[in-house]
Amino acid sequence: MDSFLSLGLSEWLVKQCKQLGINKPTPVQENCVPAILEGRDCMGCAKTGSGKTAAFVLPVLQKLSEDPYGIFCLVLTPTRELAYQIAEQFRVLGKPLGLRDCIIVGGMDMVTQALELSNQPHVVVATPGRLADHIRSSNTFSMSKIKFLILDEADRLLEQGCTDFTKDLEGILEILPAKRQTLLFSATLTDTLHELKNIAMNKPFFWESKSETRTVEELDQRYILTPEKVKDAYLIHLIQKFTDEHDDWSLIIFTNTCKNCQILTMMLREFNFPTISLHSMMKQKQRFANLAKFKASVYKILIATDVAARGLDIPTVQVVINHNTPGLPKIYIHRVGRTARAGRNGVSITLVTQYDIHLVHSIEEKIQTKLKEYPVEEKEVHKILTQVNVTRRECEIVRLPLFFTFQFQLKKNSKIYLQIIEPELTAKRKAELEKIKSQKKKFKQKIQENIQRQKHRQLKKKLTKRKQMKRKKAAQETA
Ligand SMILES: Nc1ncnc2c1ncn2[C@@H]1O[C@H](COP(=O)(O)OP(=O)(O)OP(=O)(O)O)[C@@H](O)[C@H]1O
Repeated sequence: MDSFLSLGLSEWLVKQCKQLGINKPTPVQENCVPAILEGRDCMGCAKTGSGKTAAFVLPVLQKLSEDPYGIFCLVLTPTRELAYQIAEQFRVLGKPLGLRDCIIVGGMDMVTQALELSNQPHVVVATPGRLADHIRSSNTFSMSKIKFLILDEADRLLEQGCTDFTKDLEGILEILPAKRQTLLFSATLTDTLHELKNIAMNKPFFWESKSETRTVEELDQRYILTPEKVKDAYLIHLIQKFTDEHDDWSLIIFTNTCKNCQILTMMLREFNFPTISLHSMMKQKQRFANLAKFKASVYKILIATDVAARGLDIPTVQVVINHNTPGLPKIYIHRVGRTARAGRNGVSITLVTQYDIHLVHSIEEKIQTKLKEYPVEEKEVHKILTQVNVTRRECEIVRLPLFFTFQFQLKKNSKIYLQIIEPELTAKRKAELEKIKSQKKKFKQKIQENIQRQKHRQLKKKLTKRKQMKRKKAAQETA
């Protein structure tokens, strides 16, 4: 089967696909679209960048065109940025239908959202927390007639990680009709299969891409073994190398905390790399603005926490660097999946310290692929080591606290501020500042002493010269 028409989609939809360069169905689309059109629940597990979004958007649009009403479909997704991306796919592919969509995510104005919900959009794309808030606080919309519930990144929505969606999901499921189609998609669906089967109720069609590996062949997966203290120098070296060699490449660097994300961004900017960040402590508008600038290649380097690990589809991303080795193989799979999408090539490099070797082993076991060592010229890294470490220290103790106080208008003793800066860092900062001050003082003293000594020497020289001249003159006179 090599055309969308033969999957049961209408001509207008196939035409829309063509306009987006979507000509031939990918395996996940080829298998899931007919099952969804038949009215079955569906669970689709396919590698990152393999077109899972269109695999659910297309059949929903087909069904919507046959019987258009609002609210027809609800899509839930774990991150706000992903919600906008999915809504965009619905909007572009559903343009001939005059599709009305509505995005319900945290960090944006609730009143505007409530108004949009009450206008009965065809499709609602939401993050669970904010939608649950709307369900609790307003009765101006109804989801009792929805035909489709879609859980994108379904395993993330159902796992009890640092953001636990399960309570909000329960609240949402309560207001949805039992008679509906439920569609679940993710690149790592099988890990939470049991919980997912409880949500998809009428004997779901289950499809998983048959492949021994969990990552795509086009991805060149590398690692660099580095002591913790030299990690940043390797990072700077890598970025320098990639930006020197390929001026059209974009890079995503993943790190584990918002604080680290901010420090690395400041550090890279000190080295004049066009860098922008994305993490959950930023204001939502800033998050969207930064992502838009990165997508438009205004900034070529994005430093992000795992808030950007799933789903984001940015074709220019050629390199993913893991500044920390992910603790879970599935996080690794999603992070490196931000490159080598839709058949394109890409490189991922994971910085591995002596403490992370066991994590690499479990990643390799899960993805059924051995990471290869990335060759680095150690000499080049050592050349920049001191400069990199001094810059990081400066960012940590001076720039970061300033950034959080001014950018977020946090009071210096507020809980959130202390959470970011950490008490021991505040003490460390004080001690370091004292040290720098006294070093500066000593340095100044030394310079002063040197100048004095030099002046003294010059004066002495002058005096001796004068004495010699006098003596010479006296000698001439007596002669
Ligand atoms: N049939 C197709 N032919 C060519 N390109 C396609 C096809 N279907 C989707 N694409 C494109 O492939 C890219 C990746 O698709 P998508 O974002 O849906 O991947 P995904 O499987 O959801 O990945 P992830 O697991 O990372 O979320 C998108 O840019 C999309 O437009």
